[in-house]
Amino acid sequence: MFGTVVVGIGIAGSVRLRDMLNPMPSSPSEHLKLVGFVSRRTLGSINEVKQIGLQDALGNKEIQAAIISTDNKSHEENVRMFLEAGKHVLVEYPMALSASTARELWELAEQKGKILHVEHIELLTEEYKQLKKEVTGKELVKGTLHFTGGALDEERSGFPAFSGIARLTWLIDLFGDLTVTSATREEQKEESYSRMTAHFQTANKKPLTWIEERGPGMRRDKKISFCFKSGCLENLPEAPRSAVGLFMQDQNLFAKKLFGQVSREELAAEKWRILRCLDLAEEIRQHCERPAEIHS
Ligand SMILES: NC(=O)C1=CN([C@@H]2O[C@H](COP(=O)(O)OP(=O)(O)OC[C@H]3O[C@@H](n4cnc5c(N)ncnc54)[C@H](OP(=O)(O)O)[C@@H]3O)[C@@H](O)[C@H]2O)C=CC1
Ligand SMILES: C=CC1=C(C)/C(=C/c2[nH]c(/C=C3N=C(/C=C4\NC(=O)C(C)=C4C=C)C(C)=C\3CCC(=O)O)c(CCC(=O)O)c2C)NC1=O
Repeated sequence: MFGTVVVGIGIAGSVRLRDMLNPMPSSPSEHLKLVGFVSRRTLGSINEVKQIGLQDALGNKEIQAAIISTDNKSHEENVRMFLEAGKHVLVEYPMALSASTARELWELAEQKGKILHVEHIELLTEEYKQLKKEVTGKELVKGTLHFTGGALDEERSGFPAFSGIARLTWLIDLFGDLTVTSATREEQKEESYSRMTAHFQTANKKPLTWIEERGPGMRRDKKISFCFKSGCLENLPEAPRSAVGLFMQDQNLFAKKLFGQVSREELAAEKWRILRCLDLAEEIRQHCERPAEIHS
């Protein structure tokens, strides 16, 4: 049994609590035991699960693993504290708000001999699995992924290339390693509107564009236009939702890692993908923060 604590009770943290209380029968998650939750607010008990102080959770020998579901800005501090305390960690994406911090935390986990697992539910949706099947084996000519969503507080969520890491993860997982060719960002602070555009090249020098656009009342949506030698894909495939929730699937993966049931190769490939995406996010930020080039 791995005693587990959930840290940060927002949308994701609440789902984590629910899933921890109802593990999938005969899955490795059955061997996780919810000991309590940590919140910066005073919430008391939720469904008979008790709130624990942060220091008590860090010092509690009964707790071997922490699920960090706080706002992005607080990931770094929480991941570090729980790893330092000798606990395994599951953190919601993005694992950190800079590439150097992510590397540092990964090294800390290795030094401590603990699992550091980063949730990436965007890879677990049925529509994504279908999309991957449709893209596999096709030769890309050019492509665009355009995400829209409600306004975000950048102070808590970080730069859009980080808060939107799920989109970048899709592109890397679908098309392999990318290089950033340019990136710009338009912001209307008073209107809480932000639009970031990043241009990439694939290993075969094919262009890919990622647009991350957010503003008040904008619908959460993703539009794709992927053109291949064999034709264009203009819509995300439709797929029925899986019977197993996305966070539950992720929790099963974490539990498998705790039991040493995930191969070294898989672990290494995941680590590469996660750190590579954060490196690219960092590069995108640098491009966006560069003063506009003046063309004569
Ligand atoms: N929502 C989703 O579908 C997904 C979320 N994620 C990731 O999960 C993490 C958390 O996201 P999400 O749960 O959506 O964010 P929320 O904004 O719902 O929650 C973030 C944190 O804010 C605090 N909080 C929540 N509600 C309130 C409130 N009413 N008043 C004051 N503070 C509050 C909680 O911390 P505390 O309890 O300490 O106060 C909570 O952990 C992020 O890193 C995100 O990227 C990843 C994939 C999917
Ligand atoms: C309804 C309001 C709603 C909110 C506030 C919301 C928040 C939210 N959804 C996210 C991702 C995600 N959220 C979902 C799915 C869901 N997440 C949900 O809260 C629900 C109800 C679903 C529905 C199935 C998925 C699959 C991702 C991964 C990224 C993606 O593919 O969009 C993230 C992580 C950052 C990001 O990738 O943008 C946040 C903060 N999602 C929402 O749908």
